[in-house]
Amino acid sequence: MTETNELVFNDEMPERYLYEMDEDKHEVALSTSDLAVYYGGDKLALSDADLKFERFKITSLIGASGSGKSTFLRSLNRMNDSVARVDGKIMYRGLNINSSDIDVYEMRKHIGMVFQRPNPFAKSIYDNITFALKQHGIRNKAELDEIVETSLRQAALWDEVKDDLNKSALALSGGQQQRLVIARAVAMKPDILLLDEPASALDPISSSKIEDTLLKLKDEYTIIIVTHNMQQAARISDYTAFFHMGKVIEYDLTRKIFTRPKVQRTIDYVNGNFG
Ligand SMILES: Nc1ncnc2c1ncn2[C@@H]1O[C@H](COP(=O)(O)OP(=O)(O)OP(=O)(O)O)[C@@H](O)[C@H]1O
Repeated sequence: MTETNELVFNDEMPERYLYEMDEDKHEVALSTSDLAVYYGGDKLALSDADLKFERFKITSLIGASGSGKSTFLRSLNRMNDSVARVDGKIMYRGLNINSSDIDVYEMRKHIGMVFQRPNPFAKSIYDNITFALKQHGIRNKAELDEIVETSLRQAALWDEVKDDLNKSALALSGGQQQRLVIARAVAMKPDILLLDEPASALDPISSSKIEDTLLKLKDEYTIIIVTHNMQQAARISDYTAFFHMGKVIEYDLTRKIFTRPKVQRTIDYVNGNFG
């Protein structure tokens, strides 16, 4: 067997390869089966998505524009409910959270989302973090102070803002705003963090700070991230799923996806041949 992608090609290659996670050896935090998403009633944007996400690991979702990565990610915490029909199962702690009797608001406390563009509230740094906590009934000042500090430390922002907690979040740089949004998400102590291209609108230094932050966060969170940046996927993720035209074509350990993928389309994509 060779380590170079070019020489792997042969007639025996599968059209699809999904890594079978052994649940006795790896704790699965979230899984999907037969997930399919239809926009506008009948436009099939994603189908046959069967993936298992290991606890305390980072999984990257890669693929060309329009391949269905965000559609998949947004379905995981029901962000597509108002715009699409989502069929199939999303299993979290033994519950199918894609069923109609799930309290979506409650579920999102466990499965948080960070978007591509930082979206802090037009409030102080402190209030950005405490807003949702207060809505969930946490009012004790000492407790709130403690969560603010812990969350900002987890998001690697504390040292930069600790003396300015009452300053408007909108006065922060884009990279700081994105780390604040991550702090806001982790303040709710979710199990799973979904991130949709969180660093793509940022400069390289801010982007690398987000990567460092995610690598630290995976000690306590299961992370699923959409990224267009393959070096980023290779640097930070344990697993990678490659999407193509609304299907997961290949899912495997990241090092295998980038050194020895099993499907020709994946080889083409990671080598930059999109044709
Ligand atoms: N709200 C929507 N309404 C209708 N179609 C949509 C909607 N969102 C996405 N789509 C379609 O679903 C398909 C998959 O889009 P999606 O945004 O999931 O891809 P993506 O891989 O995340 O792309 P990108 O990398 O550009 O964000 C595309 O054909 C897209 O046009």
